[in-house]
Amino acid sequence: MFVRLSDGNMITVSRGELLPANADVLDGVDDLVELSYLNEPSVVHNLQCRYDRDIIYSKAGPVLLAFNPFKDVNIYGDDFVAAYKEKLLDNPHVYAVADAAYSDMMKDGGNQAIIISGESGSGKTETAKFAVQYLASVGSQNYEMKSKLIQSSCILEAFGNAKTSRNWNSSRFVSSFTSDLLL
Ligand SMILES: Nc1ncnc2c1ncn2[C@@H]1O[C@H](COP(=O)(O)OP(=O)(O)OP(=O)(O)O)[C@@H](O)[C@H]1O
Repeated sequence: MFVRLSDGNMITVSRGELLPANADVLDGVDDLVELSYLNEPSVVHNLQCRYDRDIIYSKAGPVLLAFNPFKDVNIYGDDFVAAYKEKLLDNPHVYAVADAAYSDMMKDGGNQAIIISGESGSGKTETAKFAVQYLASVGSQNYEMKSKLIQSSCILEAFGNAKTSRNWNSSRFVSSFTSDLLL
């Protein structure tokens, strides 16, 4: 069979090497479980389509997938916090994860954990900061307390961060308790 690649080149492959694509999905789906054919190329294609449009968050069932945009994608801040808090937005976002944890804690009174995992430079520390920013905003009406909590992260960073070949702001020491496991 002849297959035309996205760069225009034609290659010959045997039918057995082909995997089904999701022809009905053009712009990508929020949650990978919505794909009819869940194979590696379909997953990568879906995530690539979204990343190309600066949609850095997707879901795989209950797990949030976050891609480092290495630029400002304008999806954070007070307006977005309010929108997720009021449930005006429900697309995948670290604010939605923090909101779910906060809501479950308030409903059941049980401790919650958000585990953030990824290779060096993938964005764990930034993601943890956005989650703390959200929790501080919904959990405290006290502006001074909120800003102190958010500002404390740079003090922790000052003790534990170092520049590495992959990340100017790598947090090997601090990540064990702030980045990777957030209350
Ligand atoms: N959501 C984001 N939006 C914009 N830029 C981001 C985002 N996440 C990460 N970055 C950029 O990527 C850089 C590296 O991210 P970060 O320090 O969070 O990685 P890390 O996974 O904690 O790395 P390490 O394991 O080395 O500590 C950040 O300094 C920032 O420039």
